Parts: sequence; structure tokens; C-alpha cells
Amino acid sequence: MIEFRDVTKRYPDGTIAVDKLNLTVDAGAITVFVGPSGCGKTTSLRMVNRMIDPTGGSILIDGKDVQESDPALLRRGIGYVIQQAGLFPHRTVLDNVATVPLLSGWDRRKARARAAELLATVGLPAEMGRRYPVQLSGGQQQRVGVARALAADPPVLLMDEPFSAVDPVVREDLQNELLRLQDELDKTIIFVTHDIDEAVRIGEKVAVFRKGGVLAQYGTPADVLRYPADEFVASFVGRDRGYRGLSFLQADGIAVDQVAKATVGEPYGPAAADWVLAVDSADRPRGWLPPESSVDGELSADSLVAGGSLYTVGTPLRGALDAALSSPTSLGVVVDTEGKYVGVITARQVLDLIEGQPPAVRAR
Ligand SMILES: Nc1ncnc2c1ncn2[C@@H]1O[C@H](COP(=O)(O)OP(=O)(O)OP(=O)(O)O)[C@@H](O)[C@H]1O
Repeated sequence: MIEFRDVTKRYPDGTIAVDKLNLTVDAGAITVFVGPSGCGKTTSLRMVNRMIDPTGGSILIDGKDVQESDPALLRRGIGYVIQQAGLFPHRTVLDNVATVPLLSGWDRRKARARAAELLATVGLPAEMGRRYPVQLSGGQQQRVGVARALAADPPVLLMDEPFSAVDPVVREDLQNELLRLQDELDKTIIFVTHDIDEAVRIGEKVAVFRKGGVLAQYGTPADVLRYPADEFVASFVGRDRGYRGLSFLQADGIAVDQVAKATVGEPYGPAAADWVLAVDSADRPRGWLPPESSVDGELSADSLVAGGSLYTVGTPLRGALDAALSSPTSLGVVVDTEGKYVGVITARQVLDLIEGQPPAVRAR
């Protein structure tokens, strides 16, 4: 657990970067600091590992004031990941990852073995360990940055806009990877971003900062989206916050309707007046057969119209709405966790479900 108690940072030129910050970061969770540029997120983060010292108040990690720790020792227990990875350009990827274990006195063989293990953990092939950072893509470099921060198995991880420099697709991969890793590692993570989508996606708690280093709101993503504390937070999270909030609502016991089905590869009967859902022999949806389609003999995949996205039972409702809106029939197809057909749902049904939901239901 990391506690900020009345923490203030006033730079020598008089700028108040952080103003009386009081906040408790839960152990074993990802807490995101989010807000517009210049609102004190990075300053707050760097005060945790003493790259910056506060001018007022204190920061405690598991009850111990960081000011009482030697900065170099403190930093060995705190992983730090920054934008564009910040790798050492003249060291191989493997040696980059082995840096902290070596500093901590591990022998070279053991440090390298640990580094190799971590490359695999973050999803990089072993042979990349021999390359230099410049020979990797931006996303791969970020993975190395994460591996390096994890090398000494620190309980705390500070991540400052780690995924900002990569394109949106790679970024989503990296976010998923972080969530997957965190499921296993249970680190206490503070993650800084200016992107509210990223914040609500990966944060178990989100701290929204405003200019002048003031904490505007601290809560779960669902709370921040549904109950913004004030006008500033409401405008920062954006007009489509209701839609984003769908990410946190799950449908338990979702009521579905049924449609006519036909199996690809099997004989197809007389033309139907309505759309027919085509499935494969394992009952997994393959597409839709338009009304009045006559089929000669077996139903072939070539006669189908591609379906929309599928909604898997038990996942956030955003997916159900997307399935309905992207379907050529306006019927979203619902499947079970094995991908087998369960039923169909309309956008209207999804909206009715949302209206009946209690607030702040967390999906992940
Ligand atoms: N060394 C410094 N001297 C004076 N002012 C500084 C210094 N470092 C940061 N600041 C100011 O403190 C404020 C907070 O900066 P900080 O970098 O913490 O914000 P941030 O929210 O992380 O912004 P960004 O998202 O742009 O990185 C800003 O007004 C910044 O200009």
C-alpha cells in the first residue's frame, strides 16, 4: 500500500505541481493517475521513488516514509517504466533486462537466466535477447522496458505513460499483456496516462488530476464515468462516458431470443421468409443466410452474409451492444465461452438491461 499524505511539490520557480495530495494506492492493484498535461501526474509518481522529493507532506510505502530510505536502495525495490522504454542503447536486450539484478549483486549467469525468463514472460522470443534496442519495434521495446522493471521482482511498479508512443493496436496489445501479467504478479502499480480510455481500461482505481496538481476525483472507473465529481471530471471523461461505462457492466443471466438456424455442410430445406443463422457442426455461428434464399443441396459458407461481432456471455455489455449494432440483421449473436450459439439479442434489450443495472458494477 502506498499512502500520499498531504503531499505538496513546489518547484523552485514557484510552480505548484502537486497540491496537498491525499490518496491511498491499494496493494496488488493497478491505480491510474490520469489528467491533462501539466497537472502533476509525473511529479506525483516520481516522488514515490524519490526521483523528486516533496516540499511538504510524506509518502509511505507499507507504512514506511520513503524519505527515510536511501534513494538508490529504494529504487531497486520499485520497478520504473517510462515512455519509449528508456533502454540503454549500447547494451543488448538481455543485458538491459539483467541490469537491476546485476546491480543487486547477482552473478552474471543467474541475472541473464532471469532476464531470459522475463523476456518469455512479456511475450518476446529468446533470440531477441541478443539484439540491441534499436533493432526492435516500439512495442517490443516497451515489452523489454516492462521486463527490465520486473527483473528484481519489485513489489511496486511505477509506469509513466509507458504505452503512449506506440500505435493504438500495439497499445491495446500491451495493455492486455499488462493485465494478463498483473493477474499473475499482483504488483502494486501506479500507471500515469493522459488517456482516459486507457485509464478506465486498465485501472482498478483511477485518480483524476486537474491543473495545479489537485486531485479532482478518486474511485473505480465505473464511479468516475457514472458519477463524475464535478464539471471538470465530466468534461475530461467526455460526452460518451455512458458508452464507456458499458465496459463495466456485465449481464448476468442475459435474456436472449432464438432464431431459425441451419448448419453449414448439411442439406438445407425450403427458403425461409426471415434471416437464418448459419452455424458449423459444433454450433458455432458462421454468418447469416438472407431471407428467401434458396439453396441447392447442402448449405455452403459461400451463400452467407458475414455476421457482426459475437457477444460472449459473462463479458461486459459493451460487447452485446456492439454485436447488435454490427449485425446485418440487427440481432446480436450471443455465444457461450466455447463460442457455441446461445441466442440473439437486440440493442433495445441491451439498453433495457443497462437501465436496470445497479451502478458501479465492475466487470474485470
Ligand atoms: N523542474 C521543474 N521546474 C519547474 N516546474 C516544473 C518542473 N517539472 C515540472 N514542472 C511543472 O509542474 C507541473 C506538473 O508537471 P508534471 O510533469 O508533473 O505534469 P504531468 O501531469 O505529468 O504532465 P504531462 O502529462 O505533460 O507529462 C507543470 O506545470 C510543469 O510545468
